[in-house]
Amino acid sequence: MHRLGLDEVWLLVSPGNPLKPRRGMATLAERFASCVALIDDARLRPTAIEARLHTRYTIDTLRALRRRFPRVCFVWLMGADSLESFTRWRFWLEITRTVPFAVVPRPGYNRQALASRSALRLRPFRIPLRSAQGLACMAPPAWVFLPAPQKDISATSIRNARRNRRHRQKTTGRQGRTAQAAHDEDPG
Ligand SMILES: Nc1ncnc2c1ncn2[C@@H]1O[C@H](COP(=O)(O)OP(=O)(O)OP(=O)(O)O)[C@@H](O)[C@H]1O
Ligand SMILES: O=C(O)c1ccc[n+]([C@@H]2O[C@H](COP(=O)([O-])O)[C@@H](O)[C@H]2O)c1
Repeated sequence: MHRLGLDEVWLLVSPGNPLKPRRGMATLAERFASCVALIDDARLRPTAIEARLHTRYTIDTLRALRRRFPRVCFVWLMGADSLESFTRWRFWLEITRTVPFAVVPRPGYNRQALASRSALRLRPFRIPLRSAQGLACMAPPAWVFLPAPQKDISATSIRNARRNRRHRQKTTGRQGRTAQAAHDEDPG
């Protein structure tokens, strides 16, 4: 937020990424509540606006946001993994012509992302870090790669950890009941 000179960051809790299976995914309400619980800065705003706008694809969300907030200068924020897969997004070039965007690094993806087809195609529009403060006001296409501290976490690993914890709790619960049953049969 500071380095891009943004007033706020909206955390879009997605009704469902079009490229991802829904299996194992918490409900929108649960994911929204998790997001709210993480926030300790009023300028970070969790929003489920894609559900209200009935948009699923980013291009539709951005067009709708621009219609609804014509005076706001939006910047699309995404991780390096998204830059790498960007060419698979619906109308990805149109996205880059709709709003400027910034890419934050993610362990294991940065080199491939910067060498990806999308990065090469968009190379003429990449701005230097020293101009990042002005990105929001630039005419798209314009983008920046923002060096930042990196964290090797993913939604998939969080989902897996949660599933394993639940599995362990269930197994422990079953073992507890088995011991109780044995005690009931032979209390002595
Ligand atoms: N560890 C991370 N570092 C940088 N960016 C991230 C990181 N995790 C997620 N992002 C970015 O946050 C946005 C939302 O990602 P999402 O919530 O789908 O998490 P994910 O870990 O990519 O999901 P999954 O593991 O299911 O593929 C994307 O733009 C993604 O690039
Ligand atoms: O519009 C698309 O085609 C598209 C394809 C993949 C991802 N997105 C959006 O990118 C955001 C993060 O996606 P992901 O892959 O990290 O879950 C989320 O808002 C998705 O809806 C959008």
